[in-house]
Amino acid sequence: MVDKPMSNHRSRFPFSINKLIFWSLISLAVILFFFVGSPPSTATTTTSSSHSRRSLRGGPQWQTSVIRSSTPSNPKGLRVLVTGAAGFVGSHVSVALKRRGDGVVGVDNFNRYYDPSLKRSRADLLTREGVFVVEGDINDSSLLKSLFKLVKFTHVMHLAAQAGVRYAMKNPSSYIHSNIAGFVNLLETCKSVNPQPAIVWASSSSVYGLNSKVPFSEKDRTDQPASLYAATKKAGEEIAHTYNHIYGLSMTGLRFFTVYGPWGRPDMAYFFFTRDILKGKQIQIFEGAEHRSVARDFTYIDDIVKGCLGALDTAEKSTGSGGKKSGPAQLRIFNLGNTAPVPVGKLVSILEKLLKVHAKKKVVAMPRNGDVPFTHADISLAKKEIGYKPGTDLEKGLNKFVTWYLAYYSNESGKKDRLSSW
Ligand SMILES: O=C(O)[C@H]1O[C@H](OP(=O)(O)OP(=O)(O)OC[C@H]2O[C@@H](n3ccc(=O)[nH]c3=O)[C@H](O)[C@@H]2O)[C@H](O)[C@@H](O)[C@H]1O
Repeated sequence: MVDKPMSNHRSRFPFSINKLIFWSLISLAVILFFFVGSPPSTATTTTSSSHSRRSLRGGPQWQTSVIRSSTPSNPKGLRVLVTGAAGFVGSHVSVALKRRGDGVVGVDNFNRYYDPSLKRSRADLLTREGVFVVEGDINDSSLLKSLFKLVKFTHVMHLAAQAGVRYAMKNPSSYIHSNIAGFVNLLETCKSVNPQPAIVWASSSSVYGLNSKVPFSEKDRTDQPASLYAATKKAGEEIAHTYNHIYGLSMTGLRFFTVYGPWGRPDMAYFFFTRDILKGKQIQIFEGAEHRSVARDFTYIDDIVKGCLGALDTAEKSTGSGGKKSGPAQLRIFNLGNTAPVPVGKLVSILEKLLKVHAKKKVVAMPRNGDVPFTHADISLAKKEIGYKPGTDLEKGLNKFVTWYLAYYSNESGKKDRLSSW
């Protein structure tokens, strides 16, 4: 290839007023494109109902939103940073805290593990409740630092996680990213700030793995995880111990047992069974060895929320400051279950009754993909220490879920409007 002589280029654009105007317009277009047209990489979406309001992270409008949202309306209220605030449990807990007068700021990365529009709808409701949700990842140290620089959070309710037992075989690294790296990143920030917040976080019933002693007690062994999800939650419990031991962080882990309810997760069986039954699509009911039914200690969301608030209210202060421990700090683990395991077949028959549709069922052997045959919580410790007392049975809870589901996925705007309240 032969280079063309420079003079050729010059001759095409002889110096003139036209050339000056041409290059001025090009420069202006470039400036407009980079500084106005496309949002800067640090821009963060506020969870406005239109999703279109944007405020520059760290900018004055953003700072005002964070400070306003974190200020308790009750003088004795907590200042809580809720991670995973647009998630199922996170959104319910955030609303409950805000309504009783606590200050709440949410963080959520709005990832695509399941339909992000459902997360956006939850976040819209949080906006209406006065909870500001920052769009960002718990692995982003500078974001966490800027939040703690603005607000002296008294507590962190850490609910951001990669959930789902079976998905861990499809995307193992997402579990490491959120449940291990993200958790460590959050604790690194929390241990360094002054004052250190108390941390309450979501562990899982899945840590009991292949444990066969029932009901599952916090004293039972948890060293036989059946899924990578369970292994990362168990690792989280060990990581919590380390940060408590070295830095004096007050740590409370909550082992949730198959939480369900309105605004739930579409990847969970009760949710997609409902969808598939209504569509007339076949559903698979897993069964264990020797045709034994598979059962879960399904726990209703409102009961879980009460458990989370009980844990926050009884959490003692962390003892360290600026990365140094000055004495032993509280370290707790509680089961939050319903103490009433129900076979999956029974769950399906309740849904059939509520939906008034006969399900197309196929019973299949439980695949070896991380599932465990049953779960059953002993909740006596949570009852004694944090006043946890679940009050919703599966039939009552599923009734509330189905009512929400039909309204949310209905095209009738009248029904949708009723969802504007939580
Ligand atoms: O307690 C937890 O810590 C976990 O709870 C939840 O896991 P699980 O208890 O496994 O719930 P979920 O998937 O709804 O399956 C329910 C039942 O349906 C059975 N199941 C499932 C799928 C199917 O097609 N057929 C079927 O019978 C299946 O065998 C099971 O018996 C959370 O997802 C998880 O993130 C974590 O929080």
